Amino acid sequence: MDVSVIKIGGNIIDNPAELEQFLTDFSKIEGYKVLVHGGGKSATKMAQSIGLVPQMIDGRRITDAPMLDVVVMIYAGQINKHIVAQLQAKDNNAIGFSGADGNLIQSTKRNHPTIDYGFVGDVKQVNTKLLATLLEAGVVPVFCAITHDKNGQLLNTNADTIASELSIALSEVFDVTLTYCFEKQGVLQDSEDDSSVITEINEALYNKLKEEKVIHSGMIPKLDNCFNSLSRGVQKIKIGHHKMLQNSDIPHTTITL
Ligand SMILES: Nc1ncnc2c1ncn2[C@@H]1O[C@H](COP(=O)(O)OP(=O)(O)O)[C@@H](O)[C@H]1O
Ligand SMILES: CC(=O)N[C@@H](CCC(=O)OP(=O)(O)O)C(=O)O
Repeated sequence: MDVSVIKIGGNIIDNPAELEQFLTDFSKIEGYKVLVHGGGKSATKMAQSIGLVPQMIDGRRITDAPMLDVVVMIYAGQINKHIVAQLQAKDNNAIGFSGADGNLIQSTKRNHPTIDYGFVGDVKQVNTKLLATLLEAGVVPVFCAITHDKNGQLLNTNADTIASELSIALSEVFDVTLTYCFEKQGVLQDSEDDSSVITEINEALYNKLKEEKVIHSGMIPKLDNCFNSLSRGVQKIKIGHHKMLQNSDIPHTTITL
């Protein structure tokens, strides 16, 4: 059985028209599917509006106690519930989850020798059995970027990594295609030129393009997650604009080992 795991990031979520378009395309995907959403942009805006100073290191948000409250409210509350309601309006039986719900994603607080990331979690374990049962029951699970440590602590976890870890876990049971959707057409030779899509990237090309600074910022952790997922069993990974979900002729990037 095939499963589609789709991740959307903050730039789509922050644009109501784009989000609506994405959800229309997503709702038409047939078969088992899982949606993972970020929302970093909205969390940053909300944090700033109440006087917090957002800080990111290596694509991870430094998350002290007040920031954890903000991300739980924004990711597990505002964004997750709006997406679930919009999918219900499109006749997809969506249920929203954090990793604490049903113990679906357990993580451990990041322990870095020099940087205190605060309440940031690295995924330890996915409750694959419950997730498979939900899919088999016709549920469309919608995950936000919040996990827990099974000792009562919620933890903020990068949404690309959640998509990757869920895909790795599901690939033990299903054939998984993981798709990272964002505002561009794919990994680009020139990040400002949507017609410069690189249609296939393997690890050697990735390292070369990273060195040449063609690939930078948020694309680096995204591709690191992709290679990790492929080497741990995920069958297929694509990066591109959500239009490709309904039209496979739209150029996009396929990741290979
Ligand atoms: N070669 C590249 N092609 C496309 N995007 C790139 C490239 N290099 C860096 N990027 C950046 O990566 C970003 C996507 O990663 P990220 O910020 O994690 O977005 P999201 O969370 O929305 O998926 C793009 O907005 C773009 O600015
Ligand atoms: C620990 C950590 O960095 N968590 C991320 C989770 C949200 C996310 O990944 O959102 P995008 O996909 O929109 O970037 C954050 O708070 O920004």
